[in-house]
Amino acid sequence: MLELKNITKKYGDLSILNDISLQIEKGEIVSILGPSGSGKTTLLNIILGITDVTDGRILYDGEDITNVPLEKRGFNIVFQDYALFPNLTAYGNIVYGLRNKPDISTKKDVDDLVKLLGLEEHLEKKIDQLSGGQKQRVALARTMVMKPKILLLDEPLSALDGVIKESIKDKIKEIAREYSLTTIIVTHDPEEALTLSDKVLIIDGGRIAQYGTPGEIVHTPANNFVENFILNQLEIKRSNIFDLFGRKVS
Ligand SMILES: Nc1ncnc2c1ncn2[C@@H]1O[C@H](COP(=O)(O)OP(=O)(O)OP(=O)(O)O)[C@@H](O)[C@H]1O
Repeated sequence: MLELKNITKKYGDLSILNDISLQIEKGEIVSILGPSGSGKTTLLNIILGITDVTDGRILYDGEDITNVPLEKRGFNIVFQDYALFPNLTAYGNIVYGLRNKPDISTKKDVDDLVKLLGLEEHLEKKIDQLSGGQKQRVALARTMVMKPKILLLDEPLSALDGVIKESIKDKIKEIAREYSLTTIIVTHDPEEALTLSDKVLIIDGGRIAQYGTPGEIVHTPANNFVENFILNQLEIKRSNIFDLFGRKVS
C-alpha cells in the first residue's frame, strides 16, 4: 500500500500542493485528474522520487520512503513521449534495462509481456516504423520488464486516438490485474480517468477536490468544482456528439 500523508510542495512562496493525504491499495489503478497547472505532474514526480516534498511523508507498505532516492524506490514511469531509443529495435528497447540487471526478468517473463501486449510481430522493427499505439506498448513492456513496484504513467493516452486508445486502456487494465500492479496515471481527461481507474483523485489548485471511485464521483460529486470540471466536460462531449447527428439531448 502507498500512503501519502499531508504532502505539501512549495517553490519559494508559491504553494503547488497543499496537504495531500491518501492511500492507494496494491493492484489499484488510480488516476490523478485536474486542469492544467493543478499540480498533477508535481505529485507524480514526488511519488516517483524526482521531486522533493516540502512537508509530509510517503509510506510504502508501512516504510517511510520520503527520503529514499528514485533508484531505490523501485517505482518506474512511462513518459508521455515514450522516450524510446530510436536507434534500437522494439526488442532492443524492451530489454534495454536488463543489460545491467539481467536477473530481474527471465526470457519467459519478457516473452509473456511481449505476448500480453501483442508485440510479437513488431520486435525487429525500428521505433520510427511503429505506430503511436505500438510505441506506447513497447514503452510499457520496457518498463514492465524491470518489475516496478508501482507503475506511473504520464498522460498515456493523450497522443492516441479512437480505437487505439481503447485497446491501450484495456492493456493497462490487463497489466494491472495480471501483475497485481499498483498503477498511477496522470490525465486531464475526465472520461479517461473515469473509464480506466478503480479510483480517481481530482485536484484543484494543489488541493484534493475529491478522491473516490468513478461511481462516487459521478453520482455524488463532492463540490461545485468536481461537478463543473467533470460532469460539464462529459456533458459537452455528449452534446457535441448528439448535435453532430441532429439529435436532441434529453
Ligand atoms: N520547478 C518549478 N518551479 C516553480 N514552479 C513550478 C515548477 N514546476 C512546476 N511549477 C508550477 O507548479 C504548478 C503545477 O505544475 P504541474 O506541472 O504539476 O501541473 P499539471 O497539473 O501537471 O499541469 P499540466 O496538465 O499543464 O501538465 C504550475 O503552476 C507550475 O508552473
